[in-house]
Amino acid sequence: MNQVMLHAIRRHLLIASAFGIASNVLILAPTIYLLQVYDRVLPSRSIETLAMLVIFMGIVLAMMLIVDVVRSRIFSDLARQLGDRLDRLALGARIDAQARKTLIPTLATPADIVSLRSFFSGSGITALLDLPWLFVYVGLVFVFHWILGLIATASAILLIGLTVMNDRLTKKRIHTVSLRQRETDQLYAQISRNAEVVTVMGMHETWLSAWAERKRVDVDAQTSVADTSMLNRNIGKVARQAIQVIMMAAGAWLVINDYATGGIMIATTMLLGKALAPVDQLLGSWKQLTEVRQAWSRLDDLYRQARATPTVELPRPRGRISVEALSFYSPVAGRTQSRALLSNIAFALDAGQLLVIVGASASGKSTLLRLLAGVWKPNAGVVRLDGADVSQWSHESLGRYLGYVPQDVELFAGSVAANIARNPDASQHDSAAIIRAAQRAGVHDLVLELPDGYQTDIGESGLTLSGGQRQSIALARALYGDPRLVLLDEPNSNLDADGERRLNLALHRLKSEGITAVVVTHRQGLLALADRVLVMRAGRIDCFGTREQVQGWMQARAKPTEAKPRAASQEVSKA
Ligand SMILES: Nc1ncnc2c1ncn2[C@@H]1O[C@H](COP(=O)(O)OP(=O)(O)OP(=O)(O)O)[C@@H](O)[C@H]1O
Repeated sequence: MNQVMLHAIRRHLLIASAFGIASNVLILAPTIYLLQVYDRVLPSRSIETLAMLVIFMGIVLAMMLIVDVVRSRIFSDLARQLGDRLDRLALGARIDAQARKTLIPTLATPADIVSLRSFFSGSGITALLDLPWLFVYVGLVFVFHWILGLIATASAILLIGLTVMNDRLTKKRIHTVSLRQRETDQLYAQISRNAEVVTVMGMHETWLSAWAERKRVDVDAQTSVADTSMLNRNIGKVARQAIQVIMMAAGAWLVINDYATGGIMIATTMLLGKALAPVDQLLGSWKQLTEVRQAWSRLDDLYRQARATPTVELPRPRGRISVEALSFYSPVAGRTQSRALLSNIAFALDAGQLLVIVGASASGKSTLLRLLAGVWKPNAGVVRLDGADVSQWSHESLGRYLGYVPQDVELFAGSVAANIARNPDASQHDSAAIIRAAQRAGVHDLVLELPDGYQTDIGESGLTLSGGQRQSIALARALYGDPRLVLLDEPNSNLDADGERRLNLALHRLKSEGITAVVVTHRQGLLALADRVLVMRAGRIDCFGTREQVQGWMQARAKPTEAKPRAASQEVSKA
């Protein structure tokens, strides 16, 4: 087991282990009781001793109940606490990975947390912690008679061997099955997401067949692993019965030859039964245990990363941007195999300036915006906000000063107000701030026209809104609070002429409020507002400067006889 999470739960484990000692000592009482009844009460016919023993057992059983209840409460408390923490970490890591658009097949999922929770709140954990007691019980059998001790040792080795063999046979396959299961779940989500296209273009049957085939292969693989586990479990069950038979026979032989009493014969058989119970139980739930071990290792990685998260609090920025020698490689493949999506990008913006980025499709405009937002980390170079590398900010604090409208706008299910306020909890909404953001974005009237105004429920991902309405609300969300830097990726792609006018006004307002803005666009209309224009070409800056400089350069390029203008980097130094 890895160390980080184990360290976090050590207090619970220590207390539970102390109760485990009590439980395992108390569980010896029925054996002692049996021994006494057989070897003392029956030969002496003493009802008094029997009564004493029954009272003793009554007290012990009551204590056993208390100890076992407390022990399982400790574990259920541990399952709750650990689960709560991991739920947050897992969603946080998923958000990070999705935002960076990187595929991490080994990332922990909610299913991992469910399996860890059910392990800690079920009987698996107690069986695991009781396992070392096997050696104590086998040692006790030796105290009664060495022959019985040897049989007990051989039995323990046999069952543990069976467990190890089961692990060897199934571990890899369980891992593969669980990875495939994740991919199948992703396919399911992908088909659901594309429901409209699938329906309209008649791809129903194609995807249903692809899905059914995948599912069939998954189920076959799962069944095969389950069959192997079940076979081993059944062998284990029969082996345990056979061990009891052999133990009893050996005990009887010892009794016949006067080497032991009848009490010893039954007590040792009972003791061995208890000693092997956890092994039997673990063998029976080995598939679950393997899944828990794999979930544990993924969750432990989350724990480790969470401890490394930076928490530096920087003062409110003014919005000055400087980008220095920025290069970025595809986040999917490793740097060595992948091409550069951005190369040697450098420019600077003063606080309150408006930069418009233009360029052909796939030239790297959105990629640059993501690097400015700090979602993707550059492979070389740095993006500075007021002189500080954006990666020095935690997303939590940077987010307070950052507004972002992505190219594909996604809204949350809930009210317009909740979306603008960036918070699903209505009790924390500041109406004045929500209206201020909507007014800043010029969408206040548009929201009032919706059926329930700011309280309109926009449905799953804002599906009840038009593309233009979604973009308008996303703009208001970006301008909520106290943004110092606003990044807009084609915020006008779905807007009509009115919408575009509103956007122009909003950008004017940002300039007058001294808020820095970077806008990616394919439309020329926004250029009129730009303090700086950046033209991207194949991941590089083709040209950067004031609107007039860039327009002059464009015109010059259109006339091949004229002298070639200054390179972008020279413009940067001027800017
Ligand atoms: N998550 C990703 N992983 C790998 N490559 C990516 C990823 N996202 C984008 N790219 C690649 O980066 C390059 C630049 O894409 P980007 O989205 O930045 O272009 P763009 O200029 O914004 O294009 P458009 O105007 O069409 O939106 C493209 O070649 C694209 O294939």
